[in-house]
Amino acid sequence: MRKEELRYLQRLAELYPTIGKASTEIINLQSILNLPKGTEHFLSDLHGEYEAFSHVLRNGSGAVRKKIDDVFGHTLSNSDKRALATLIYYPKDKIDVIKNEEEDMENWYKITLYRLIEVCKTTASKYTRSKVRKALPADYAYVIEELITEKAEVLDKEAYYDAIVNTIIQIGRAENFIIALAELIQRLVVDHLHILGDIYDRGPAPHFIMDRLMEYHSLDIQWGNHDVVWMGAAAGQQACIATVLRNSIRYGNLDILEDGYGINMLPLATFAMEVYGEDSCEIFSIKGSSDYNILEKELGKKMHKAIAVIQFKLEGKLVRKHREFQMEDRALLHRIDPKKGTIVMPDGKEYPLRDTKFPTVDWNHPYELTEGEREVMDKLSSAFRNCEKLQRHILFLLDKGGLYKAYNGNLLFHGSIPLNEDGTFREVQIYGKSYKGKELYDILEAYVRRAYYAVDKEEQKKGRDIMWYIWAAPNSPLFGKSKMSTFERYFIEDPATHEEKKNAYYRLWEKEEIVDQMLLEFGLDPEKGHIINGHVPVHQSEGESPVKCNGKVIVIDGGFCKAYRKVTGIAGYTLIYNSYGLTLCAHEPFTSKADAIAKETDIASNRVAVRYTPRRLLVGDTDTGYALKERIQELIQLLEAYRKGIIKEKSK
Ligand SMILES: O=P(O)(O)OC[C@H]1O[C@](O)(COP(=O)(O)O)[C@@H](O)[C@@H]1O
Ligand SMILES: [Mn+2]
Repeated sequence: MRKEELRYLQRLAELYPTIGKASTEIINLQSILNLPKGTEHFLSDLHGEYEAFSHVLRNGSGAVRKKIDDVFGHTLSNSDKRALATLIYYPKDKIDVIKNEEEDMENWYKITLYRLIEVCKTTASKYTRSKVRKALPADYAYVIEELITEKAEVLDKEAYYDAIVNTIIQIGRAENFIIALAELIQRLVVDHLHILGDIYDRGPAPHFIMDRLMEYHSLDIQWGNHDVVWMGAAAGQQACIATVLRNSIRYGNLDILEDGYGINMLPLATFAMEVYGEDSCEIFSIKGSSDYNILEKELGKKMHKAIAVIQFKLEGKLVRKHREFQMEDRALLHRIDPKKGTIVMPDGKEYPLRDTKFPTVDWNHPYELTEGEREVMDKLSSAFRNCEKLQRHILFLLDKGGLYKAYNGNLLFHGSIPLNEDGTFREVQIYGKSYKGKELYDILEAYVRRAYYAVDKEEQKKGRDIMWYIWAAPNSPLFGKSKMSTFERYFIEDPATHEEKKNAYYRLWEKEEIVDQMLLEFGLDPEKGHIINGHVPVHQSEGESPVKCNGKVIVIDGGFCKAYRKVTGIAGYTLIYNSYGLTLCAHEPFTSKADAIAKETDIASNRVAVRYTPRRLLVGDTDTGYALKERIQELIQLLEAYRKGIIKEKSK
């Protein structure tokens, strides 16, 4: 035996000091390998839609309802099943409704507790006792374990359960207990959650999504371009801050910053009034502002224009500071002819501008901020960097997230892998060195982390600037389009200038040899693996399918984002990967939580694609399973070492 091996076994022997302990562990691990694989749940492009997100999380994309069907089959009516499902999703709110309607609450508690216990038993049966135990709410851990474990020795099981249930009701704990059981079912139905990015922007409550994710039992996050621009803002990168603000103002979502994160908008509002007071700022209207009063609308437009101009200045400066970003075409202000009111675009074509008033632009130095603009940005930078709640959310993204994830044989990322037209990986220059494929992903992620953790100030700055690059660069795997035509969409009428051409990935994803090569690049088996991504809304209403390459690539951006529903025609795709295989669900729009509770409406979900595995998948087939098998091998070696007398047992 090699020295290192012996040293390793000696360390293992500290954990399993006897033949008995090592053997028990082998048996335990072996039995876990034979349990069914836990359910993975994939969501993407949530875009601040907290209510819809929260509902899909509660119903496990239909997994809760499926369990109810499995347990009760034809023995419960459809309406009873619906009522039970609603109770599991929203236990507290639903009980409040029932209390007003039901005459015999005691009877309702009894029936409901039995039903919930049955659903709980089935959901828990696929996990080890110890895993279930960890999921149990502390107050009721012991009783729930009693109720959901089959008792072979108890002769009159019914009487035994009856006694427990009656006591729960008599001591006035039924309501609490129902809530605990419902939450336990929600938790057990999904073992692990994947969020494929774009939690932030457009919708009203990304901060609530973040709070909810922070309490979720097991998850990973693949950052989306919209998340990275918020991360950049939180690190104080000013072009990112301006972008985050512009997006929030454009969608009438300043409350997220003001109330959600406590970031003061007064400096920007005052500045906008001072500079654009007389300007109608027509092209800077606010989406969804129908419930704004006239003053709010006017102020909103002025703030929108003020921050947009600041953004274009900061971006122009940034791309000139980093020529290697190769984004000179995003520096546009110097191309404006203020006298003619036109702009000559990088392709040489001249266009009239839809707004020609630029009171803060010095045409000799068009990218310099005025003193007023600088003051606003300095205050905002400090507000973003010192916002404790935002920093907490971003640290959580850093902790649970990354740019990609290889998980149980599948490759998960938000956007794309930059490819050349011939399908080879595109070489991309990052701060003077060339990277492609997985290495490109790795170096970009390393720079993001440096923005937060590097001690070297230069590296920190590079990290901050790279976040803006990840947000908007054509060669960024998270953006992956020829340009972000924000300026053009505000200022130029001609829609041809608005076009953002998607990179070759989005055409070549139908080609099996290219998809295989991408999976291999990330160390995955092309025979078994899938690529799962979000970012580009699937135009289902135009007949586009979320499933590419015969099911090897699955795109799950389907329109949680309300603003994009016109093109998607649905309200989001989600994916479930359980022991039977992969199921892709398309969801109908979610009206509201109030409706879901009062009318017991669920999000109607259609299974649009299913890929069954030839046999039921076990923990042994997963990444955890491989790790457990390795552990078992090591423990077997330890046993041998004990038996050969190479390592001494320690009985105490
Ligand atoms: O429609 P909006 O919110 O103004 O945003 C349009 C911009 O958003 C983007 O689509 C990026 O956002 P997504 O990552 O959600 O696609 C850009 O390509 C485009 O310029
Ligand atoms: Mn995106």
